[in-house]
Amino acid sequence: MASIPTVFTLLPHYTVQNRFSVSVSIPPPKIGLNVTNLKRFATRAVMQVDKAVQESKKDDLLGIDVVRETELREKGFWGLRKTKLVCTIGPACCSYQQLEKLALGGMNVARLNMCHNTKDWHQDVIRNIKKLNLEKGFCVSVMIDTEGTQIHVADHGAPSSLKAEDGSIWYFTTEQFKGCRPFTVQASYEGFAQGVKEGDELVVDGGMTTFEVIERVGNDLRCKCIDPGLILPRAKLSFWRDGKLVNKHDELPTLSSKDWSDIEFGISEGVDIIALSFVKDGDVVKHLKNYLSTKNKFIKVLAKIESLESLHKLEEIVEASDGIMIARGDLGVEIPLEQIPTVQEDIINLCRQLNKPVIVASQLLESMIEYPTPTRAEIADVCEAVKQYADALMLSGESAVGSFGEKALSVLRTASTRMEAWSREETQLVPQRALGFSLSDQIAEETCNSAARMANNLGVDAIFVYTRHGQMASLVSRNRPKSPIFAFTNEKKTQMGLNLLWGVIPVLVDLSDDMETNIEKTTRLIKSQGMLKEGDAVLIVSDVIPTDATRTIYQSIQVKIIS
Ligand SMILES: Nc1ncnc2c1ncn2[C@@H]1O[C@H](COP(=O)(O)OP(=O)(O)O)[C@@H](O)[C@H]1O
Ligand SMILES: C=C(OP(=O)(O)O)C(=O)O
Ligand SMILES: [K+]
Ligand SMILES: [Mg+2]
Repeated sequence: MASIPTVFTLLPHYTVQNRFSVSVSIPPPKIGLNVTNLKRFATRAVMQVDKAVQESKKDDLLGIDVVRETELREKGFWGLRKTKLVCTIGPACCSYQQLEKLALGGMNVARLNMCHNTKDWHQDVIRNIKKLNLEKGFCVSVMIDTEGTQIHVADHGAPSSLKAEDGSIWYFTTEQFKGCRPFTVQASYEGFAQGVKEGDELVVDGGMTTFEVIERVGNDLRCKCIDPGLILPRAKLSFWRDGKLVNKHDELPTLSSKDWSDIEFGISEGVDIIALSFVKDGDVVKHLKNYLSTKNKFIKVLAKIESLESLHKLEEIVEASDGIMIARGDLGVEIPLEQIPTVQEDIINLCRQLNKPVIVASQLLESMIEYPTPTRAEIADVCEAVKQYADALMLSGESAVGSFGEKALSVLRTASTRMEAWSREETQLVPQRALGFSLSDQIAEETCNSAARMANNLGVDAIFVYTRHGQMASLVSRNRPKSPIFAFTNEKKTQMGLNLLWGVIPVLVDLSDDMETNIEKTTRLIKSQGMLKEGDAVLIVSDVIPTDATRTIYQSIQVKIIS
């Protein structure tokens, strides 16, 4: 069981209660409540609650996060949001107080983009998130996102953007220069010009501005602007010939030495998820998962789909990984923008078939970096991703550097809740593909499919699933049932790993080998905290570990009406 957060509420009559509803009554101070007396009183109260917590049976604690708990009390089971929210943390939201606001606003996963800032800065953020979880009862998972190797602008001599006018001549070089050299851009990769021919197009940020290659001069390129626009710091560079992308990723390693050092850092800081940039195939994901199996097998590896190669090997990448991020930012540099919506839908459907969580990322509410309200088109995009049953939506610059990060998060929250309520009436897509190879896997899968169907038909208030590694919870979630899925686990790391999954509320609780005891205890605890009431119907999915020698696999679905 995790350590117990020490957050106390002072109730009337000097009853002191902590988050787990461990209460003690202590006599009121005999003398007036001046500051010194109040301090003494508070110290005594805290000590007494601590003692009561120690004495109360430790296994009677329910680790449900404070945001979900409040949401449940206020809105009931059907008001719980299913789509998960990821926020990129940057200078605009990195303090303890700012992170707390995002956690209160529904952030399920905090993403740290290792492209930016220092390790010390990232370490501070990670520690603050863990502190918030511990002290305030949040359940926010931490994801690091590797830099990966990519050809981008390393330096263009200006603090912000540069304008490229029609017909102007520019040099793209790998040479470092100090200060501003007019019309000169330094590219990040030594071999950026290799294989590039005269007449090729150099496209900046997927079409922000376009150049034609006039001439190769040694390692450099002399180019003419043929579509005027802006060059931003770190803008992405790609080459096109006869309307097709010139593939340069093959030359670049997926995991650079910096990425490995960032991964080591992530392991030592106890992150929950590692997202890999520019994944080309399943091998690199398998390689990292293999490596992690010796270090911390609970860390999830997400593959980012953001290059043409990754689309060509989509299925093997999805199979190898623990989840996918549709990184539309870079993907839009490599495929025509109008293909993104259909590619997104295909990836989401494949992930659901293969039972892997999927995040839709980049530019969901881009205009909110500057403005306090989204565009209608952005809302439509968010709602479409929710309707496609993505597991999670992600904020990038909106939270990292924007002026309205919290507001952007609340837009995601309200739009997804609204869209979920609307599409609940639609017929659910039932996954067709059978996944399990072994009989026990097939049984688990069929049980979860049936459980979800049964829950929908009966209109139960909640689904309870007991899961040690999270597999049963994800198999239920894959069916996108109408009721929320409470996943009870006794493993903190499993709880943190379940945070990305659609509709799953991970709850930490001490589980015994006896399922009946587990079911009795969890319903009693949830009820005692006012989250379940008489007459509520709960569908329970459990497996029973056989104690006899018959090797029978027991898996059961039962419906419990709370009395
Ligand atoms: N840790 C950080 N420190 C400083 N700035 C950051 C950080 N993370 C993100 N940003 C800023 O937020 C923007 C959007 O974030 P993201 O989409 O993750 O990165 P990128 O634009 O590099 O793909 C970045 O361009 C960068 O300006
Ligand atoms: C999420 C993305 O990756 P990054 O922000 O690391 O470029 C993206 O390209 O959309
Ligand atoms: K990155
Ligand atoms: Mg990217």
